[in-house]
Amino acid sequence: MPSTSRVSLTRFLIEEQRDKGHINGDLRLLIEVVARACKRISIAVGKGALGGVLGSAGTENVQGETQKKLDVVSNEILLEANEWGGHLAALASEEMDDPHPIPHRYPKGEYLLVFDPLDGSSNIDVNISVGTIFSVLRCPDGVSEPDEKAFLQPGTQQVAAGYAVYGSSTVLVLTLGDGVHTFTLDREQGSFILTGSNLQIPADTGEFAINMSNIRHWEPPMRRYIDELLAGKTGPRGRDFNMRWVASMVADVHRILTRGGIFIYPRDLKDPSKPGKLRLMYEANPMAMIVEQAGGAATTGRERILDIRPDKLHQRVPVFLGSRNEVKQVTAYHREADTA
Ligand SMILES: O=P(O)(O)OC[C@H]1O[C@](O)(COP(=O)(O)O)[C@@H](O)[C@@H]1O
Repeated sequence: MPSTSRVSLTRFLIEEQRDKGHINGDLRLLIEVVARACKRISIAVGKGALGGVLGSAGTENVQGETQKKLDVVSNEILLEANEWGGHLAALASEEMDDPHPIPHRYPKGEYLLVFDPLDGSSNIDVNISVGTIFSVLRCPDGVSEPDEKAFLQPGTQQVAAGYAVYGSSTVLVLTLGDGVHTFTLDREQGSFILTGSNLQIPADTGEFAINMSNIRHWEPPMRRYIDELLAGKTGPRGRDFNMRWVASMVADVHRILTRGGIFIYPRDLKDPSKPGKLRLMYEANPMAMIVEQAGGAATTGRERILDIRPDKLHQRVPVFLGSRNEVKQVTAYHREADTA
């Protein structure tokens, strides 16, 4: 591992490929192109009202959500940056119903890229951190025109995952399946510089993140877990817990990667047809890979997220991730309730 003094993302990836051989030239190029796209999105986000990018685009995505202008702009930046490079067989996005084929005028590659171009959309207009989340899979052998089915691989099949968080600084977090590393955008130089290697999430924590306003819709084991945290020192957990909720998954997960915590978006009975709010392929899976690579855990409350065999590109799942002893505790409560 190179020393952390001013190691650019480019150098980091070249040395990962040369010294460890667990990534090839195409994957290295793919990560570089995604990082460049995140840099362009960071600039667009940073312009705010001056860039005319705030507010609604007046259109809806496949989830039935109103698209923000920056959702559309970020999606276009990622498509345009990635479709001509020759390292992808197809792309898929939260903002597009179906996978995006590589135009025939461009060569195809061996990877599939699936992403949430702008996570935390509800925070764009109020200047709170948002981000981009991405996951890289291999295109199944023999598949020349990848359709939705080609993407439906368990999270364990990811060869890389990452996110960029556009906050006071822009930080890219990356795993290639061998630890989690952070890169901070040097705005003057225009390049991502390695600022953290092999991050580890503490196994225990005193901090939880959940949208408490949904409490009346939670299942009993979920209520039990949160009631015990809120009971603090005098309760069964015997210590106090603090709460945080940014409502941008990237920002909440980045805090957990930095100092521990548990992030929860459970199944709620508000709409029993929806097993959760967050999407498996481009929110839960990449974040679960990052968290597990940093020594944490990630479940649906019942099963390991990375073991789920997807059946739809935009399927939703409950998400419990972060400090592994807390994730274990709340998962145990759900399994206990299911067998009671
Ligand atoms: O509005 P709520 O219920 O607090 O949900 C917030 C969650 O929804 C999300 O904003 C969903 O993501 P998108 O913004 O990409 O649709 C997450 O980032 C966040 O954790």
